[in-house]
Amino acid sequence: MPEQCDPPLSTAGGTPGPYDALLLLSFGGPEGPDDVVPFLENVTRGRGIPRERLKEVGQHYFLFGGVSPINAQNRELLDALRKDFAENGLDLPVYWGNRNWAPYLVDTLREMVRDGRRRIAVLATSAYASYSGCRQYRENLADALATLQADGLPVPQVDKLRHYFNHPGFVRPMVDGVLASLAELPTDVRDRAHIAFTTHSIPTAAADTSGTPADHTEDGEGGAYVAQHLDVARVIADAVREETGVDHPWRLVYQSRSGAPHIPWLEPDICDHLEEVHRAGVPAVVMAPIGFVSDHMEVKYDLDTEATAKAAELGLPVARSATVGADPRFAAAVRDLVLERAAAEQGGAPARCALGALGPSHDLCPIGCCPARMPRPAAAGADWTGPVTEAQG
Ligand SMILES: CC1=C(CCC(=O)O)c2cc3nc(cc4[nH]c(cc5[nH]c(cc1n2)c(C)c5CCC(=O)O)c(CCC(=O)O)c4C)C(CCC(=O)O)=C3C
Ligand SMILES: [Fe+2]
Repeated sequence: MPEQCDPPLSTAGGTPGPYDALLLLSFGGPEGPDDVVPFLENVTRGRGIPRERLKEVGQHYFLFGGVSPINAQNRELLDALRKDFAENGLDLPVYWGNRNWAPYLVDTLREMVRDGRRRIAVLATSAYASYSGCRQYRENLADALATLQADGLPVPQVDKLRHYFNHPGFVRPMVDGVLASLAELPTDVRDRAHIAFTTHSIPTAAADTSGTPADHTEDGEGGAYVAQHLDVARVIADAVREETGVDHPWRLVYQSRSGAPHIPWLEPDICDHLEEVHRAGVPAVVMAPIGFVSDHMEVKYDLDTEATAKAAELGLPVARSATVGADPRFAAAVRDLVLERAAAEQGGAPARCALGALGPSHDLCPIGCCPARMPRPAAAGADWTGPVTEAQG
């Protein structure tokens, strides 16, 4: 693999610099049947998602006892981070807060400031640029900070760590996952298997405006969101070829589309793609969900249930590769990102690990990065000037 950073952890042995805590910021998910509807209400508040889609998504959760796997996975990741930090002498407490379910972000931030934390590094469980995957997290941070301010609590500085889609600690576990999935396929079709890299579909308009203004596209080409996924897919496919000596054709495809049918979203959908490659005579497919940090509901339902059923119906052997989850290499990557940012905040020029052609992403989202359709305050970017409460504003 072409590398900007080998061995992967250039900053091992550094200090957390200005940071007094790390916040793991995630999506959140229901933990039982009674949570499902209120969770979906939290997620979709003001977003105009059709009722039919919500009922359908509710069913996906009920099929799994109303429990999303995401919270358990975040607890595992927390353990992995704490273990990695302790083993490597990084003295930095790790907290966890979610955008859409308990423990809620605002409650965690309250706890953090009560514990005296004032300068917080934030790791979002979303690796790529996009409104949904980046700015929305920043907007929720802004809302939570405004609540703290309104409550008369100190307002900490929050710094969102850069996108890690191309960090070796994120990419390498996915390479291993694809290799393991290839090994699961029947030997007679294995070498002719295609790889379908999957990610969350988003509206093409959101894709085209993803990333910095320089990354934006105007023609449905998908902006930074698509470019970043393609770059990671290429790195993984190249690494798999190096390892196996076989060139597996691949394509970036999408899953979990929602929204109104007349609004264009990124395509093709994984299920349509499986049909298409099957028709073309492809004998097996590895589905590699590179767009997701862990095996949450989109992976468990849309891939492991729906797409896997579609493949069975077609008689097409498929294997779904592992997400990164709590892989110790990912925990080490998070440590690297904290130390890298700490060094940068202290005026240094740290090495920045990144695979692929795009290079390391920015620390601070510039103005116009992944814009919202309705502009709202977003923390941890160049357009953030601090919380404004009702009373002041
Ligand atoms: C890019 C992206 C990621 C990856 C980045 C990241 O991880 O953040 C992601 C993650 C997730 N999305 C999740 C759940 C949902 N997303 C929804 C709706 C939407 N997601 C969108 C995009 C993304 N979503 C979009 C453009 C919508 C349409 C409405 C809107 O513009 O907001 C809806 C509403 C119903 C529906 O429309 O499907 C639900 C329930 C869960 C939790 C899963 C679990 O419980 O295990 C996770 C991790
Ligand atoms: Fe989503």
